[in-house]
Amino acid sequence: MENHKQMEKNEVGPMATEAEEEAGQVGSSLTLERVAAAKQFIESHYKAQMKHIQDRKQRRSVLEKKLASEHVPEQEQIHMLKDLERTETEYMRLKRHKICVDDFDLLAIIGRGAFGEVRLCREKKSGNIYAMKKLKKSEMLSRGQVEHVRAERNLLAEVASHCIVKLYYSFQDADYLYLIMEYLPGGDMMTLLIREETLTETVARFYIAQSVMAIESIHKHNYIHRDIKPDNLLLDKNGHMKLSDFGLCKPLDCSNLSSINENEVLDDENLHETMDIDESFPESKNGRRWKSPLEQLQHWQINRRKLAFSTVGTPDYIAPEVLLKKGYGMECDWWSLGAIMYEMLVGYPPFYSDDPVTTCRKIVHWKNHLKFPVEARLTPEAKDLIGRFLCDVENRLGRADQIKAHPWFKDIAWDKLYEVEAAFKPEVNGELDTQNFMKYDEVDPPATGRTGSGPMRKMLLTPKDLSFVGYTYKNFEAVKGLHQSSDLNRSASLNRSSIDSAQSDSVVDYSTRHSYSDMEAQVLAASEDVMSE
Ligand SMILES: Nc1ncnc2c1ncn2[C@@H]1O[C@H](COP(=O)(O)OP(=O)(O)OP(=O)(O)O)[C@@H](O)[C@H]1O
Repeated sequence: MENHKQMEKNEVGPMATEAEEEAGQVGSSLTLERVAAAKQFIESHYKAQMKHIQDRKQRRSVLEKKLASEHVPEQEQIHMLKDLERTETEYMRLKRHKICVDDFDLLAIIGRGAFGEVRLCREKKSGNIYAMKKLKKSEMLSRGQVEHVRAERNLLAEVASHCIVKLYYSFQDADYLYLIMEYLPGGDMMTLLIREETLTETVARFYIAQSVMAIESIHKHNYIHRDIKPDNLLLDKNGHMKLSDFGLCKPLDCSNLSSINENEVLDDENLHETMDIDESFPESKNGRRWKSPLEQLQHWQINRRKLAFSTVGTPDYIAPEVLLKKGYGMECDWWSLGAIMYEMLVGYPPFYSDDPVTTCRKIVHWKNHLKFPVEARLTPEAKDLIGRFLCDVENRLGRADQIKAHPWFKDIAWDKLYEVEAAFKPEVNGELDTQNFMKYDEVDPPATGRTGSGPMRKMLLTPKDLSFVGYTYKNFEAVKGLHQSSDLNRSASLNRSSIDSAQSDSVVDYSTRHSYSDMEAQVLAASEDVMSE
């Protein structure tokens, strides 16, 4: 955090005093930043190299096993293994291509978040359709989100799971970071909930079960999402759900939260009086608003989208220990899932208020505020499971196997969950269909002209860039897709299984011609990485 502030300071030279400049402090701190960036780059470069070698071996071994188990004749086996090697060589060649935004046709905007936008796009060379998430670097820096964006990129690159949205490429130019992901045309759970109001327990069970699997898959890789909410649960064309948006937790404005602590004695009556005030609602006889759950539902629906787009975000799904900054673990994601399950069955989240700070207070004092409206008619098993998610960390269900064994899930066939027909099938007509997303206006017309390369790029090397060293990534499958010759297609069906099981293979565009023995070379390496990215 401090480093980022320092970098911002260096970037705007006039902020440094003349005396500092004379003393060379600005220069030396820039050098330190560069050295740190070079170190980070070298580490991630070698990690990527090691992973590449491992993945390549694994792809070969999976294919060998598959060929053996399917009793493919020996000659054919040799041929297919040669094909795989040729694909690998081609992959090595193609991954050196410096991918940039001009490699894509930019189509409709399908989402807008706190740091940028998400659009449908078509890769010019392959014709493949993707979702492009574009994040403004200066926003990430000024809001201290650099680590989060790195976490998102790393998680997507490392975790290959059918429950997680697939990352194909990441790259950057002078001003933006880009994530090229699979496009999930079924829309997000927030939109589905706004449309449907509530889900039946059968439909909710299906999506909560898929969420359990998604959360389990990131926890297995030691990641905590911390920001699980319906906006981040996306549906594919068949209605199966995947988790997205990793690590980009919005900075909730906590300036008013400092006064909240668990032990404060709350006058709940007063809290209710102040909490539910909304000038747009007619006052009831006793001066209270939200007389009924129905009213609360209507209120929630009016506010939901506004909250999603605001820079503050919605705190409705955040666990109390995260809000209290007490230190938290993976259990916080299960709390969020409990809040989502409640919303699916009741129609609004359990601690909703139109004022985010009041929501935070209610979450922290959840014991006073967790109530099930009788109208919602939840089964005892559903109530019990929600209660086991929305509780103190010590009592919360914390392991996926415990959760899967809960009676509410008794009819779920966990190992077939992504193979069976989904509980809800979105309407999707063709790969460019965006009907399940809101319509967004273009704010800035899509940029044209290649950015971030060529000799002028050197002039643009700023400390801002150093924060994002090592962001470039290309997925084996995507690069392979770029170069699907008929020759390679021959072994495609068998290769696919080997690719799926060792799917991600991160690539940092950098040639190894430098010796890393001295500092100068390291700085040069980092600069080149920035330039090439
Ligand atoms: N891969 C995808 N396929 C289809 N739609 C997507 C995809 N990724 C994101 N979206 C849409 O864009 C919206 C915003 O995406 P996302 O939450 O990742 O952006 P963000 O800028 O990180 O938002 P946040 O403000 O939540 O941090 C999602 O709610 C979803 O509707």
